[in-house]
Order: sequence, then C-alpha cells, then structure tokens
Amino acid sequence: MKEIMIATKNKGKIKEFQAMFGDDWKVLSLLDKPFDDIDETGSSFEENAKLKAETVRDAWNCPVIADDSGLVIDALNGRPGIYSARYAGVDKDDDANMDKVLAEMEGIEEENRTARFVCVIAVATLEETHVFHGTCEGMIATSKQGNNGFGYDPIFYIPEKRKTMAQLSAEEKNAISHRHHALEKLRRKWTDIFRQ
Ligand SMILES: O=P(O)(O)OP(=O)(O)OP(=O)(O)OC[C@H]1O[C@@H](n2cnc3c(O)ncnc32)[C@H](O)[C@@H]1O
Ligand SMILES: [Mg+2]
Repeated sequence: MKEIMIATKNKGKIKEFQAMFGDDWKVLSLLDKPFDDIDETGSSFEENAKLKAETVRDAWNCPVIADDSGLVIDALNGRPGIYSARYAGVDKDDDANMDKVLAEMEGIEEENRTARFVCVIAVATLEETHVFHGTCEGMIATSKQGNNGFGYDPIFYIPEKRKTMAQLSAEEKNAISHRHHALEKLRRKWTDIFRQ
C-alpha cells in the first residue's frame, strides 16, 4: 500500500484525509510517529502550513504534507483565523473556542454572520514546497448543532444544505469542505510533484 505522511496531530483531519485519499493509501500522521509540537509562528495559513510540512520533512528527509486551517468570520475582522485552534486560550478546546465565537457574535444580524473555513495544504518534497488553498462558505449559527466532524463544525451553518457542518455525514462534508477543495487542487498536480 502507498503511504503518505501528514504532519498533524488532529484526529479529525487525519480521519478526513484517510477518507479522501481512499483505501489505496495509508495515511500516516504524527500520532503514528511522534514529533515535538511545532510552534505555529507564521502570520498566515500558508506560512504555518509550510512551516509544519518543512519542519517534519527536514527532520525525516521524506515528502511531507501539512494542513493549516481555520474559521474566518467577516463580522470579527477575520478572527479566529490562524488562531482558530487556540482562540479561547487553551490549545484545542473546541467547546471553549465555539463558546467564545458565539458570545462575540451575539446580537449580530443574520446577514452579517457570513464566514468561511479555509484550508491550506502544503506539500514539502525533498526539492520544493507546493501550497494549495481551499475554502468553504457558510454562516455562524446562533447555537451548536450536530455531533459529526470536529472543531467549529457545530456552529458552521451551510445555507444550501440547511444544516451545520456537524449535521452532515462524513461523506457529505468531504464532498464540499475547504479541505476537499484544497486536496482536489493537489490531486491535479500530484503526478507533476511526485513524478509518479
Ligand atoms: O496543527 P495540527 O497538528 O494539524 O492540528 P490543529 O488542530 O492545531 O490544526 P490547525 O493548527 O490547522 O488549527 C485549525 C483549527 O481550525 C479548526 N478547523 C480546521 N478545520 C476544520 C474543520 O474541517 N471543521 C471544523 N473546524 C476546523 C479546528 O478548531 C482546528 O483546531
Ligand atoms: Mg495546529
């Protein structure tokens, strides 16, 4: 089976990448092969995605993919943005992060609740690094709904589906998500990048 290393410790991302790559691939992550936490010191999704992919590539000398993603809310001037994982202070407390967003969005009218998920995938080969951007448009709900997915999915409402991202099945999310769109762009370049 073909293997690909994704420099992440996020179980939600790992599950989605495995589903999107399919059964021909074994998706490996930093949960399979431990790596010290990487400080996300970049000032954009792109910088942080590159940082994660290149740090692990340099350490292990093999091609590495990384994903930096987050929620961009218009009414909050783009916050939480690159700080999505640590928005409420403690790193990766999804409930606290969503509560903070819901509190900040209180009283904001429906038409001003527009937001998007952004995903930047960086592919660091031994020679160079490529980046691919994907977005998914939606609105910030007024309460949490649904149990699927991860992160901010319960408060991300998709008007076309009349559901939050967390109310979609994994298949439905993986057909429309920011991660899906970025991965599709990578797919189109895959043979150029890996020459295989
Ligand atoms: O850095 P790694 O190890 O990959 O894992 P992470 O969780 O820290 O990932 P990021 O630094 O990219 O932070 C992204 C945060 O944005 C949120 N997020 C990203 N993709 C999401 C998705 O598909 N659905 C809901 N929330 C998402 C989620 O809260 C993540 O923790
Ligand atoms: Mg992170």
